[in-house]
Amino acid sequence: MVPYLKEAGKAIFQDRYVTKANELLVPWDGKHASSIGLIGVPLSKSSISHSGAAFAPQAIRQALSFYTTYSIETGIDLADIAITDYGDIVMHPTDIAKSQKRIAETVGQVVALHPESLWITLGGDHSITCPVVSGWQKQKGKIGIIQFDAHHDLRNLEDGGPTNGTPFRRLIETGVIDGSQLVQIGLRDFANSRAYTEYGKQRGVTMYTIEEVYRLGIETIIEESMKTLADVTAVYVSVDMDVLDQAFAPGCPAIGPGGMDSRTLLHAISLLARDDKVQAIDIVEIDPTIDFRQMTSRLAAWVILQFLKEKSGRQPD
Ligand SMILES: N=CN[C@@H](CCC(=O)O)C(=O)O
Ligand SMILES: [Mn+2]
Ligand SMILES: [Mn+2]
Repeated sequence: MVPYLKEAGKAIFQDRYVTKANELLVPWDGKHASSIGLIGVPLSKSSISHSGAAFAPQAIRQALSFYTTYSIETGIDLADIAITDYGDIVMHPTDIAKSQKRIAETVGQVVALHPESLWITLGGDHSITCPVVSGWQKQKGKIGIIQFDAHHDLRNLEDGGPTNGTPFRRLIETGVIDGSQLVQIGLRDFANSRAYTEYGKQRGVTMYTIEEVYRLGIETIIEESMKTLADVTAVYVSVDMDVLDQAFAPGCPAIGPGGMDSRTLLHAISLLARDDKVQAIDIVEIDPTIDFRQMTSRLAAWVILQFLKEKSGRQPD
């Protein structure tokens, strides 16, 4: 026995009174599952801009280690919560359509095994939301989606097919949702086209620009959004990290100024997660290869913790 030798990468400082958030992840054993599931979807070949978002699931998991499990704001500690980590879906090396089919099938299968679980999906580029929602929706009936994004992602399918610019158009046109079941929050100037704003309006999509977020306040917008989705049975939240200003999320392919600040996004996630109808969340569009000091992955990890803090069922002190 050589007492000061440890497995490679494990010789790190440990404080006996601290639990790190990555310790909440428990690999799925194929049988048992907690009430919270996490799955990685490493697909970014479908991105219309150069993207290494396929590396994001691991980067976000790793970024959980930057956080403790204790919320000083509420007194809630998540230390005894288990997140079942289902691992990553194996992508086809070249065939995007095949990869997306695998995503819908795999999500459908795991959600069918544990339909009551809350689901956290780590993308990948935004194209993954279409197959993930398609798989998840099968167990849920009439669903609503709240999308945080600078972009509509309602592009036509003729020009590029199932890219990160088309997931919500595909969900509407394949009948998984009606446009009235989609709320978009954080849309920005000079990042969209009139044709897609018009398409969204015709289909009954509810849209909030970033100016409206700051004029009306995020609390009003979340309240209105949940009222808009009053007749759905479950709500899926899709967080495209490029909704954030480039100062807060440098690791997105489509960064830009004039976006949301991180506290507003975190507050929005808290407000949403308090509602029992909100049962799934994805985080997409982080490319760790262009991130700066893991800033964007760190924020994604906090989004997960913010979601869990509200879903823990614990009461604040
Ligand atoms: N989900 C992102 N969609 C944006 C940005 C795409 C990109 O540049 O990769 C869009 O379609 O414009
Ligand atoms: Mn976007
Ligand atoms: Mn998007």
